Amino acid sequence: MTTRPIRIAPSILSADFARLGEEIASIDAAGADYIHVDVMDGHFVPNISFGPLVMASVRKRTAKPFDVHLMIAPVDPYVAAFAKAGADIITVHAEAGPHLHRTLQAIRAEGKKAGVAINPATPVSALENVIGDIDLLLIMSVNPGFGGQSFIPQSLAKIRQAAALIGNRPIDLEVDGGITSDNARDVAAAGANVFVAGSSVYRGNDAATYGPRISAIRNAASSRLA
Ligand SMILES: O=C(CO)[C@H](O)[C@H](O)COP(=O)(O)O
Ligand SMILES: [Fe+2]
Repeated sequence: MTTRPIRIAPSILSADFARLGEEIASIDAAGADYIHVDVMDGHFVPNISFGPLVMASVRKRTAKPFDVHLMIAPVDPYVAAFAKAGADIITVHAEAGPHLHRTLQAIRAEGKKAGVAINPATPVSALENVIGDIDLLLIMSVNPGFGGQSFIPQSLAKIRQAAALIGNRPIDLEVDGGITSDNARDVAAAGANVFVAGSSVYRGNDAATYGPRISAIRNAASSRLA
């Protein structure tokens, strides 16, 4: 079982984009630990969100770390742009290119934390040779591209495998897709410590609900120790 601190990372993919800066300030005030920023290119995934210009513009609305999930291929040409736009953690997909080790080095050369994500069909063993080169390992618990999908139950076994691969290394184990206060305890018990939550925080886009929802996920995840 992990002793890494529980962190809640609301995904702004489900924010009201017409009020994006305000929506980010609201989750900051509501207790978010990270701001999860989903970048989609309409090529690696079948949806398009936004790029570094939008990210740089809203960066000034919070001092919380920007946890940037790049669902783009190729990714190497854009690492510097997202670093400059204010990313703190840059996570790339293992499936997005043939030179993952080079990409991770490029992220660290920008002075940023390097993360790797794997899709539901990709085995954890694909990361055995880069585990010493990352700061965050992201298990996708839905197929990337859209918010509001259901958590894939098989992800729990992958989280346990990822936790074993990480061992005592200071690497965040993040889970993204379909996280709710109903499944956060099981996800935490499997070994995850960073919980991405888009629709379960932003649903309805009423800022008054964000604090209680973030707390509910945090309390459920923390109850793994109970
Ligand atoms: O990377 C993502 C989708 O590709 C999102 O971060 C994820 O889907 C969050 O949304 P939800 O919590 O609604 O599943
Ligand atoms: Fe994401």
